[in-house]
Amino acid sequence: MKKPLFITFEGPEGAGKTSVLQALIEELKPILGDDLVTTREPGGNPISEAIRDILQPTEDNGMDGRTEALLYTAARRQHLVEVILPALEKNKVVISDRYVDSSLAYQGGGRGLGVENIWQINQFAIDGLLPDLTIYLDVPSELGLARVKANRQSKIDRLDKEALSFHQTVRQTYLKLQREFSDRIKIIDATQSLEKVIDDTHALIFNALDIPKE
Ligand SMILES: Nc1ncnc2c1ncn2[C@@H]1O[C@H](COP(=O)(O)OP(=O)(O)OP(=O)(O)O)[C@@H](O)[C@H]1O
Ligand SMILES: Cc1cn([C@H]2C[C@H](O)[C@@H](COP(=O)(O)O)O2)c(=O)[nH]c1=O
Repeated sequence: MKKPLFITFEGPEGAGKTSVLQALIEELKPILGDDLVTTREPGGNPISEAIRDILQPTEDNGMDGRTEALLYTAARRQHLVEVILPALEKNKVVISDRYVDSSLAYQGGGRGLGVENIWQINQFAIDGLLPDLTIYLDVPSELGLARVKANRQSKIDRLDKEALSFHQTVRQTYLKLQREFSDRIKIIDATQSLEKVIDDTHALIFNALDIPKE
């Protein structure tokens, strides 16, 4: 099995990251045991979870776009030094729900701050550490938001409530990044049934980890 490996999951709202990750963890845990570390952004440690609370209240809190970009980046830095790097150094497989591509798509694209600007501030934070593999679950914004609204009424946050055009720009930016970095970012059609999305993700991850088919 190839290790260590840093894998990230990306996608617009309602793409199914949480559901797919849950299924994948159930499959991987018996194989990898303690060698599997699953985490999320923003979050994954107390400081970054505290930043998450500031970033994701349910109502608009008047946060400036650049402040938002810097806070996501600061949370990422702490996550990197406290969780991701120590795990990779111990030869563990790290799977993170979101990482730097989220900032490029949401703040660079959706917020209109520019992908290059967001890349610059993130360079300082991530110090060159990019994932080995990124699974991008692609879903049209209307469908993703409808899923979120139908299923997660209690947890709809500030960003979920942005205009449809914001979410459409986030998706278009992800698609552009995927085309540009197609060796690293693999796209999965998340309009398919959840079972098919899980199967497609399973194939990519098991191949990356070099786990033989049963
Ligand atoms: N392929 C799918 N087909 C139908 N429903 C789906 C599919 N994937 C996810 N869902 C449903 O959509 C809702 C949102 O899914 P989930 O929470 O996994 O998405 P997410 O990408 O983690 O969302 P967010 O990033 O906005 O939190 C859930 O109720 C889930 O059951
Ligand atoms: C890391 C990161 C996240 N976001 C946004 C994207 C989502 O709206 C939330 C995270 O919620 P999830 O249910 O855990 O997916 O935060 C962002 O705008 N920029 C980022 O860098």
